[in-house]
Amino acid sequence: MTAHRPLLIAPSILAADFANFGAECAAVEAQGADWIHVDVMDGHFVPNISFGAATCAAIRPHIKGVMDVHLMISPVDAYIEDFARAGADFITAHVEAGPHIHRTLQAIRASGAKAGVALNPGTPASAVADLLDLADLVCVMTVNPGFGGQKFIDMSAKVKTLREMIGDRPIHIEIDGGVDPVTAPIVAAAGADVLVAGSAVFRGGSVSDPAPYGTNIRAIREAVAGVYV
Ligand SMILES: O=C(CO)[C@H](O)[C@H](O)COP(=O)(O)O
Repeated sequence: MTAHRPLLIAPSILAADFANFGAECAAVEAQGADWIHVDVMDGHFVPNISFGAATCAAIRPHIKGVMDVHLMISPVDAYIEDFARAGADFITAHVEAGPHIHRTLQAIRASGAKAGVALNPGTPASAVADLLDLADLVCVMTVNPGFGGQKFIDMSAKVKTLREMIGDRPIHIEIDGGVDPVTAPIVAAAGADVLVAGSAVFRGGSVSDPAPYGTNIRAIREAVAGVYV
């Protein structure tokens, strides 16, 4: 990993107050978040339902920076335009979500968003080998998707393989699931540069007392400082 690529922390609002998303996004950005990660779940591809494009559009004005939308839905293609119109900067689809991920990534880029491709823990790095020219981000799931607050599954070998496959291409490697100050160094050392963290960022704070968000984000940054170079 090269020093010109900063380590980015992307709090997942799955762990925020659902009745207060706009204020939560603004609060966590003010406390040092780099991106806001938005988890869309359909109760079909994953066994949980979160929210959809209308919610993304509603929170967009409260986010100054990057809105990173993770689609845990199947099928995907019919909904890409909705999320692009909602203001997503990145739209990530799962390689497992359908037979035509190549077409999906093309459609995401055509919508004006940057394209991400996500891999479940059971899916090898080789699944994206023929997709890298169409991807701006590879999301490595370190939990089985569907719920926040799950135990981290070590995918550092997959991250190292992906980093070698990616080489000098400007493609982010994002880690999603169970990231905290203990697990973050494992994946940062392997070559990840975007860390999604829900529970580990939002715990202990609230919109009326957001300082813990900053403390939690700094704790992750400090934990990786010695290994991310
Ligand atoms: O995509 C997700 C679940 O499918 C969440 O983004 C992820 O689990 C982050 O939450 P936590 O940091 O609490 O594990």
